[in-house]
Amino acid sequence: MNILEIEGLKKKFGSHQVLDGLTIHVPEHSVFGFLGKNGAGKTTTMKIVLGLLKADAGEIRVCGERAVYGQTKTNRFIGYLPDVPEFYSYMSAVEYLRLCGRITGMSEKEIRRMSGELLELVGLKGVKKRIGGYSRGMKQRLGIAQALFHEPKLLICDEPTSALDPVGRREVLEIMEQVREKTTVIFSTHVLSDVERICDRVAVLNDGKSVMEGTLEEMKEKHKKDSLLLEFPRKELLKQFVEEPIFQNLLSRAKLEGCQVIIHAKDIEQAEAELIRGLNETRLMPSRLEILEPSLEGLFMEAIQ
Ligand SMILES: Nc1ncnc2c1ncn2[C@@H]1O[C@H](COP(=O)(O)OP(=O)(O)OP(=O)(O)O)[C@@H](O)[C@H]1O
Repeated sequence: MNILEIEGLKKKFGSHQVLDGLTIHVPEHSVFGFLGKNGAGKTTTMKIVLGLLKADAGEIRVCGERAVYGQTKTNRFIGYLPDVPEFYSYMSAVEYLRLCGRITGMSEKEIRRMSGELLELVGLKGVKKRIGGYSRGMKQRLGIAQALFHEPKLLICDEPTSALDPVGRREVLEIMEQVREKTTVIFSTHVLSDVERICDRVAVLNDGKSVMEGTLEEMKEKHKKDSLLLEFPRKELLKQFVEEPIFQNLLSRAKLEGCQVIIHAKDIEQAEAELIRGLNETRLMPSRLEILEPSLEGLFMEAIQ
C-alpha cells in the first residue's frame, strides 16, 4: 500500500513553474529519499502535502485520503520535521514535549509514556538542560521526537541532515532507520551519501517532475552504464592495446585517461568476452578489468542534466 500518492502536481510562483506534473508514490514502511538540487521544489511539495500551500493542479492522497489545502484532516497521519525546527529555548525537552501533548489534548499518562519512549529513541533521555543550549543535532533529534509524538504513519523531514556535522548526521540517520518499523519516512535531501545509507526508494525531482523513481538497485539496473574499465600497469602497454587491430571494433566508443581506457558497448557481456579473447591472443595483460557500476551520484547528475 502507498502511504503517500502525489499525482500530476503543479505549482507556479509568478511565472516560475516550480512543479510541473510531479507524480510520486511512497510505499508503506519505506525510507523514501526525495532528491533534488537547491530550489528544485522539495519544500514546496512538502508544504502542499501538509495543506499549507495551494497547488494549481494535481491530487495528493495520504493513507488513501485526499489532502486538501487549508484543511488539516490528513495531517493526523503525518509528522513533520521542518529544516530548522523552532522550540521555546527556555524549556527542557520534557517540558516541551509535555506542552505539545497538552496542546493536542493527550492525557498526562499518555504524555509521560510517549515522552519517555521518544526521548529514549532520540537519545535525549535524562538531558536536563534547556533547549537553548542544545547543539543543532540535538535540536533536530528533539524535532523528530516532537514529530513522532502523535504516532504518525508518515514522517516527513525537510533536509534533516543538511546542517549537521558527521556525528549529528549519523545520529539522525540511525533514528530514521529505527522508526521505519512503525512509520514510513520521507526525507528531502541533496546529500547523496545519506540516501545511499538508509533509503530503499528514491525519487529525483528536476524541472518540476520526478525524472527517476524506484529502489536504488532498480535505478542502477535501469541506468546501468554500458562501460568496461581496463587499466594497464604502464602507458606503453595501453598504447599497444589501443593500436592492436583486433580491438578496433571495441575501441570505437572508448575514452582514454592515464593508463586507463573506458570502453562503452551495447552488450557489455559480449564486449567483455571479445576483449578477453583478444587479450589472450595478444598476451596483453591489464592490471584491472571491471564492468563499471553506476554510482548514485552519476545517476543523479545524469537525471538533473
Ligand atoms: N512563496 C514563494 N514565492 C515565490 N517563490 C517561491 C516561494 N516559495 C518557493 N519559491 C521558489 O520556488 C522554488 C522552489 O523552492 P523550494 O524551497 O520548494 O525548493 P527546495 O527544493 O526545497 O530547495 P532547497 O534545497 O534549497 O531547500 C525556488 O526557486 C524558490 O525560490
